[in-house]
Parts: sequence; structure tokens; C-alpha cells
Amino acid sequence: MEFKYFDIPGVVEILPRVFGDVRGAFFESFSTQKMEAAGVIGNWVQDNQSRSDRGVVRGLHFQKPPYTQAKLVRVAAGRALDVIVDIRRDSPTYGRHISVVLDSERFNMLYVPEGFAHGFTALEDNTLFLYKCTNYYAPQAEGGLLWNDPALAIDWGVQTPTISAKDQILPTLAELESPF
Ligand SMILES: Cc1cn([C@H]2C[C@H](O)[C@@H](COP(=O)(O)OP(=O)(O)O[C@H]3O[C@H](C)C(=O)[C@H](O)[C@H]3O)O2)c(=O)[nH]c1=O
Repeated sequence: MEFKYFDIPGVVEILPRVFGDVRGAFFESFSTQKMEAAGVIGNWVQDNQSRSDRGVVRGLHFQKPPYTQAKLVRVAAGRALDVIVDIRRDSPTYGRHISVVLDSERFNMLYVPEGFAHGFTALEDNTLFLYKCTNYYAPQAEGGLLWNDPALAIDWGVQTPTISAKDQILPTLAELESPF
């Protein structure tokens, strides 16, 4: 298992060791011991899975305190462009984003700390997106950021995505009153 770090502290990409053979492939998708050794620490209480076809954008979402979630995200099938935005008000990288392609060949994962908005583009049909969360779903605490806010300068890899009505009216970074 390899770990890559970014110029935004706390964000970690995990590259598991994938064992391929004539039958297919095997990898350990989660190990508390190995993850905590790399700084991927959380009380994981809920697993989610979504399926999206190519061109779907979901996000940018977060949950407000006291229901803040850190996430550990990966794809089990397909490929996704995962995007996270630092919305911690006192962070020197406030408003900066990191984007990482998650695929079902390397089975790479991304650890999204608390204080980030999260979203992704499905780059292939039948992209199965799996993620662990450190807090339960709390719809009353849902928050979001407009995916195509020019101030974020995010290249989602798609111009006219399939996106929920709810996500199309999320606030811009300038309008956001970040709770972090
Ligand atoms: C997130 C969630 C949703 N739901 C229900 C609520 C809706 O009836 C339905 C679809 O929810 P939503 O449209 O919010 O799903 P996504 O747009 O994929 O939301 C997720 O997308 C981005 C990428 C994220 O990082 C978040 O984890 C999450 O917000 O599932 C639940 O029952 N439990 C949950 O934890």
C-alpha cells in the first residue's frame, strides 16, 4: 500500500497493492492498521455506494457540524474524476481544490478530511462509487458549493453534465458561509 500526499495537508491518496492473476485481481480495500499508519484516521460509521453513468456530476457536498464527515472514497467499477475543495475558513488553501482520477484498475482511494466539499464526475458508464464516512447521514446538516463556480476553476471533464436540480442551485464560494 503506497500513500501520496498533497500541498493541502491532510489529504491522502492511497494506492493499494493489487494482486493480479489469471482469475482477475485482489486487493485489501480497507485496513485500520495500515490506514492509521498513513494518517487516514476516522471513526468510520457509514458506507455509501452510488452508481453513475458517464457524464454525471454529483456534488459539491458536505455536512455541517456537528455532523461533519471525513470520507474515504474509491471506485469499485468504472472511473471517476474526484474533486475536493478546501472550505476551512482559516486555511491558507481556502477555495483551492484537488482532483484525482479514481479507477478500478489501480483501485486508488482518496482520504477527504473534514472541512472539504466533495464531488465527482463519472468518466465511464456504470461507475460504482464507494465511500466510508465518519458520521451518519444528516439531511438537516447538508451543505454544498456550486460545481461550476468560475472562482473554483475546476475542470470536471464535462461541459453539460447530468446533475441534480438540487446541485444546480448550490451557493458559489463567494456566497458560501462556510461552517468550518
Ligand atoms: C448522501 C445520502 C443520501 N441519502 C439519500 C437521500 C436522497 O434521497 C438519495 C440521493 O441523495 P443525494 O442526491 O444527496 O446523493 P448524492 O448526490 O450522490 O450525494 C453524495 O454525493 C457527494 C459526492 C458526496 O460526497 C456526499 O456523500 C453525498 O452528498 O439518497 C441517504 O439516504 N443517505 C446518505 O448518506
